[in-house]
Amino acid sequence: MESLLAGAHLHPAAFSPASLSRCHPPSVVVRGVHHVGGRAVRCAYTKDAILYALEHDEMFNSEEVVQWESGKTINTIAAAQGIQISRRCRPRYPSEGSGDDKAVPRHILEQIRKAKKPLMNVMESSENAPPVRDFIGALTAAYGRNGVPALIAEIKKASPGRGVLRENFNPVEIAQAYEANGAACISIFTDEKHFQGSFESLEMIRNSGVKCPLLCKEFIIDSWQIYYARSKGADAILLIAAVLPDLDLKYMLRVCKNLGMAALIEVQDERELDRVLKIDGVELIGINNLSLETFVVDTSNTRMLMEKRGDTIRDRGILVVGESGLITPDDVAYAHSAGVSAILVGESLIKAEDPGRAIAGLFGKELLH
Ligand SMILES: O=P(O)(O)OC[C@@H](O)[C@@H](O)c1c[nH]c2ccccc12
Repeated sequence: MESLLAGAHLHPAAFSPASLSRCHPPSVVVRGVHHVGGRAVRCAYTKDAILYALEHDEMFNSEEVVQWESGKTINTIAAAQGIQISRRCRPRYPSEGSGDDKAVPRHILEQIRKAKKPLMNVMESSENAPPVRDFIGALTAAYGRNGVPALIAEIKKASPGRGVLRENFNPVEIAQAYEANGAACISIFTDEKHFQGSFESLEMIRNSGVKCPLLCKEFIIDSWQIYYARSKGADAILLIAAVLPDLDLKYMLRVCKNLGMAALIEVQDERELDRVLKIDGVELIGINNLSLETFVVDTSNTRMLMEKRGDTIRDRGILVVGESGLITPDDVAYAHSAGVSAILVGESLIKAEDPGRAIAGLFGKELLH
């Protein structure tokens, strides 16, 4: 008997915005029997996914529906994909219940809390934002101009592992200095709690006349954050495979494409890289030399993963960004020889007396821009 879910297609007739608007917050799964094209289909989707499908009449892969339809929780699905970092803090002891006051974060990324604005409001704001710029195109052009990996120069005041990196911190001045010294793109931490970043910095840099495309460095766990980043002028966002299960990566990648934004999908190990390589439409992968578990940096991580999957990556035309721990021209040459076309560098630049001039020190030469 053909599965009820085969080729499940969420059709606008299946859901009405009115019924959804009375629904739970976006993160709650809407479960039940829905009538699609006259057939009863049992499925479970997040409200966001349904809203997106309503707008775009998207076909949902029936395998993904089975994943949800099996009634597994998002954390169960995540654990099956090797994801250790929970999207929500888990209770210290099950007996204590799962109220937020009882939850005990086991990792800084589990402490990411987002103030919620209604999704519809944020979606509308994103439509009125400054036009999106070509993040991947800027990286490719810079690589062609200089013959070395394009630079994504990062703006962060502090980090969990290192504390405050720069006391005299003016994000707009730093961004202008990065751009004047050859950065192809700029990464801006917007997470406040652990990196002392802000969306105000992102917005000020975007409105300052800086032309480099901007990466919003936020820990994305919900698609409304993507719309919110766009509404503040971001041209690209970071999706961390260590936090997001495959279904979320696919969905959020689709949201980015719909907004014209680039998605830098970040991996740390072979298992995450293999998961990401199974996803259609991936154009940009970041290999992080920094372990999000131990905060230890190992620059050979990029080389090791490129040796294992470089052929597949090149066949797919995916652009790879080497991330973290890059300080000297030798580090840049090592990353370049591993096969990356871009690098993401923060600490060694932001700590310098003149972050802009530090770029020539990093590459051992002036960059054309
Ligand atoms: O400051 P560094 O070592 O040059 O690293 C920059 C960037 O790669 C790093 O900030 C980063 C990339 N992805 C992350 C995820 C979480 C925390 C930090 C990061």
